[in-house]
Amino acid sequence: MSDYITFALPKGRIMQDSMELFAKIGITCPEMQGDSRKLVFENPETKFRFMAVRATDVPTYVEYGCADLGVVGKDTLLEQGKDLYEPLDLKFGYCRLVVAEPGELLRDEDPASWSNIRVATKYPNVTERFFAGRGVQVELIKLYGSIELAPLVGLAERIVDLVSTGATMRENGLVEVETIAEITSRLIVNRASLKTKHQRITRIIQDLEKVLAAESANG
Ligand SMILES: Nc1ncnc2c1ncn2[C@@H]1O[C@H](COP(=O)(O)OP(=O)(O)OP(=O)(O)O)[C@@H](O)[C@H]1O
Ligand SMILES: O=P(O)(O)OC[C@H]1O[C@H](OP(=O)(O)OP(=O)(O)O)[C@H](O)[C@@H]1O
Repeated sequence: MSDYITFALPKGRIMQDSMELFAKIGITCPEMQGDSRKLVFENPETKFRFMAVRATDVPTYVEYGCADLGVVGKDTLLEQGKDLYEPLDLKFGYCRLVVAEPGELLRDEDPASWSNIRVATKYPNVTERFFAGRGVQVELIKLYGSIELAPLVGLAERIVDLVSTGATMRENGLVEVETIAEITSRLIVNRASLKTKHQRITRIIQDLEKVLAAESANG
C-alpha cells in the first residue's frame, strides 16, 4: 500500500477552488504552481499526491482506488451513479441542471402537456430518470459539449444542461423551463481507502468539515 494519499481533481474550473480549500487545512503542493503539462504532482514531505483528470473521469479513478479521494460535481455523480462514499458538500462549483428550450417555443406551448420529446444532453441518465418520473417519453441525443447549439440547428428542440450565469442560454435565445437539480462540488472517497487509510482520511474529512462550517457561519 502506498504511503501517499492521492487526490483525483478535475483539470478545469474545479481544480483551483479545490486547492484553495485544501490549503486551508494545510494540504498544499508547491509542484503544482506554474504552467505544466504534468498530470501527477507530489508533495513528498507531506505525502500527498494530486492527479489532474477529466471531470467526468474523477469517479472512475476513485472507484478503482487509483485515487483515495476526489472532487467532482454532483451532476457527474448523479449521472454515473457509482458506489462511492460522498461525505462532504464542498459548496463551490455552484450551478443548476435545467431543462431549456427556445424562448419562442415556450411562448407557444405548455411543458405540462409534453408526452414525447427529443432532448439533447450530456446527462442522458439523469434526463431519462427525470422525465420518466413525469411520465414523459424522451428520445435522448447524447452530446459532449456546447449543448446549447442543438436547438439552434434543429438537432433537438429541448436540452438538459448546466446553467451558471445564464449567459450561454441567453445569448443563444434559450429559456429555462425547469430546474432538475442544484449542483455543487462534492468530496468523494474510495471505500477501501477509507478502511486502509482510515486515520488520515478521517482527519481530512473532519478538518474540511470545520473549515466549511466556519465559512458558512461567516456567510
Ligand atoms: N458554468 C459553470 N459554472 C459553474 N460550475 C460549472 C459550470 N459548468 C460546469 N460546472 C461544474 O464544473 C464541473 C466541471 O466542469 P468543466 O467544464 O471543468 O468540465 P467539463 O469540460 O464539463 O467536463 P469534461 O472535461 O469531463 O467533459 C461540472 O461537472 C459542474 O459540476
Ligand atoms: O450559464 P453560464 O455561466 O453561461 O454557463 C453555462 C455553460 O457552462 C458549461 O459549459 P462549459 O463551459 O463547461 O463548456 P461545454 O459546453 O463545452 O461543456 C455549461 O455546459 C454551459 O454551456
